[in-house]
Order: sequence, then structure tokens, then C-alpha cells
Amino acid sequence: MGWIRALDARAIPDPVLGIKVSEKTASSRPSIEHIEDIAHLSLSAPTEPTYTLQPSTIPDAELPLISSSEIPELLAQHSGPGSPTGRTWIVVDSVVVDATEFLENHPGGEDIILQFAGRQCGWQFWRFHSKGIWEEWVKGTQKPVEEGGKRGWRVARLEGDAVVKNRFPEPRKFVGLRKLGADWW
Ligand code: HEM
Repeated sequence: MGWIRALDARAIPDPVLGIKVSEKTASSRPSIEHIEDIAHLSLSAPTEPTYTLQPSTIPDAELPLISSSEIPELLAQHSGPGSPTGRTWIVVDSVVVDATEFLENHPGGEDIILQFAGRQCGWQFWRFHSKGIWEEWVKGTQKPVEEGGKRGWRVARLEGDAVVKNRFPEPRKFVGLRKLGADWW
């Protein structure tokens, strides 16, 4: 058939690679139609997910997840005023908190939070705050801000068994119980 011969003689443009391939090479591909199907797709890298402040109605367990492979870079990017984003994230156990807009209002002062910028501060946080402070000041109140409620500062939680290690070991709480026997703890 005349039109097949004409095709043989031509180089067929490859829409994906942007090069010309002979029909022999092209015929080893699934089909020309298939190649044309994907030619319109974007081949650029997927955009980075962004993490934003979450409403107080979302339980800690249902926050957006950050994987163990993502977390080091995200913390480096959000490690205080001198970091690429200029934002201050802290990690309280497995919850990532963006303290940026709360810093200047913190009753304990902003420096103490800045010391933990981009870092784990689980046990240190619980030394100074009760669960009630978590609910009201970190999660935020159910009452909307416009009606005098408090907004929350959580952005995400660590996925699965991902961990951000604390740089400081937690001192034992029950100092003095040693006399009860070494098996006590
Ligand atoms: C966004 C995160 C945080 C929030 C929302 C927050 C909130 C608060 C609140 C509401 C108080 C007053 C508590 C009271 O009067 O009983 C407080 C005090 C305090 N916070 Fe935080 N805090 C945060 C992070 C931190 C961190 C990371 C540390 C460092 C370990 C810290 C250390 C303190 C200290 C030392 C006080 C003063 C305690 C006192 O006067 O007895 N806070 N914080």
C-alpha cells in the first residue's frame, strides 16, 4: 500500500522526547495513539505540598501528614526568622506547630520558643503547659476568632512512626524513688 511505504521513508517525530525516530523504533512503542495521548501531560516535577494553619475542629489525629523523608527539609525551611521561610515551626511530640504569629504574645516570652525553632520540644513544652493550654492555645477554641475565640497554630503531624528527636534527654521526673528498687523504672 502506497501510504505505508511513504510512512516508511519518513522520520516520525516523537512528541515526548522531541526527537525524530524511524518508524522501526516507533513501532516498538505501544502505539502512536498512546504516545499522542500522553503528549499533553505536564512532565514537570510535582509542586511541593504547602502546610497551613489548621482549624481547631480537626483532631490531632486527623492533621495533614508529613513523612519522615520530608520532615528534615521542612523543619530547616521553617527554623525561625533567619530561615528560608522566616517562619518558626516547633514539634511537640508528633504535632508540628507554627508559632510564628504567636511568638510576640507568648506569656513565657518569644526567646524560649525561638530556642526550639525547627526542633522537637515535646517534654519541654509539657513541663510548662497543661493539656488545657494545648486545647485552648495550640489547637485553638471552637469559638471563632471574630467572636473572641483563639486561633490555633497546628499545621501537621508526623506520619506513622516518623520521629523528630529531642536534642536534650528528658530528666527523670521521680528523682528520689531509687530507694524503691532499681526495677521501679
Ligand atoms: C505555640 C506554642 C506555644 C503556645 C501556644 C504557648 C502558650 C503558653 C501559654 C498560654 C502560657 C501561659 C500559661 C499559664 O499562664 O498558665 C505559656 C507560658 C509559658 N510557656 Fe508557652 N506556649 C508555647 C510554646 C512554648 C514552648 C516551646 C516553650 C518552651 C519549652 C514554652 C515555655 C513556656 C514558659 C516557660 C511559660 C511560662 C510559665 C510560667 O510562667 O509558669 N512555651 N505558654
